Parts: sequence; structure tokens; C-alpha cells
Amino acid sequence: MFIILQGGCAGTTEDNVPEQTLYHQLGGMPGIDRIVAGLLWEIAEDSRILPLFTKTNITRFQEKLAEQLCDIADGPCTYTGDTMKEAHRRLAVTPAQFNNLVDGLIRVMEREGISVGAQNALLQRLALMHGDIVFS
Ligand code: HEM
Repeated sequence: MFIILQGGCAGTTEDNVPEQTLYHQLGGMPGIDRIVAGLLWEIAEDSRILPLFTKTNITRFQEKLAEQLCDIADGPCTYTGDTMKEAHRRLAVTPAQFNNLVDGLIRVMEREGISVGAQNALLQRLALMHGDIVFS
């Protein structure tokens, strides 16, 4: 019986996180920071969702979102922000606005050269939050 090892040796990196985590597929913290920065540009250019951010502390939003993406991608972070229910309660986000943001995220990940598999893995994890974010 043959065992095929894919992707080289399964070691760990300096921060002691296994190499094949989604976190690493997203480019680690520098990659996640680029994705979040790109998403901010997408939001800024989308008149369907930009109005929701008028009262938002963008620096905090950027920090907390990056921390959360790192956390759910099995990276070395623990999310310390508000729960998704708390953060979005007053916003009345519609299903269409949720999809607009996800479309923006996909465009950013495409531009960043994230593999389709990693894109889908992240989107699946974010989809689990849909019920706490979209107003119903
Ligand atoms: C899966 C998708 C989403 C994730 C993971 C997410 C994540 C977050 C995070 C981490 C925060 C910061 C919480 C804190 O300050 O402690 C936040 C806030 C916010 N989110 Fe989302 N979000 C998502 C979808 C959306 C959508 C679809 C919209 C609107 C179209 C939206 C609009 C906002 C706004 C406006 C804030 C700032 C709220 C405030 O100013 O207090 N989010 N979100």
C-alpha cells in the first residue's frame, strides 16, 4: 500500500500552527490583512452596503474582522469582538446585502490569488454566521 504525501512535509511554522490550515492557505496574517483591506475598498465602492457603515469605527472593524477571520480559519488568534448578533443587531442587514458583501469578498480573494478550495472553505465557515447577521 502506498501513501502519497501531498504538499511537502507536514511540519509546523514559527507560530506553531500546522501548515495545511485554512489560515495558511489564506496567506497567514499578512494575507488576511490584505483580504480585509481589500474588502474595505469593496465596501467603500458599494452604495448598497456603504450606508450601513456611516457610524462605524473603521479601525476597530478592520482589526476585529481580521482577528475573526484568523480565528475561524484555525489561525493563532482568538476573536475578542462583539458576537455577530450584537454587532449586527441595529443594522437590519438584508439577505441581498449579505450576498453583496460575500460577492465583494470573493472578488478580493480572486485578486489575492486564493485557491478556489480555500475560498469555499472560508465561505462555508462564514455562511454558518448568516442567521446571526441577517435581519429576519
Ligand atoms: C459573514 C459575514 C460577516 C462577518 C464575518 C462580519 C464580521 C463583523 C465583525 C467582526 C464586526 C466587528 C464587531 C466588533 O466591533 O466587535 C462587524 C461589524 C459590522 N458589520 Fe459585519 N460581518 C459580516 C457581514 C456583514 C454584512 C453583510 C454587513 C452589511 C452589509 C455587515 C456590516 C457591519 C457593520 C456596519 C459593522 C459595524 C457595526 C458598528 O458600527 O457597531 N457585516 N462585522
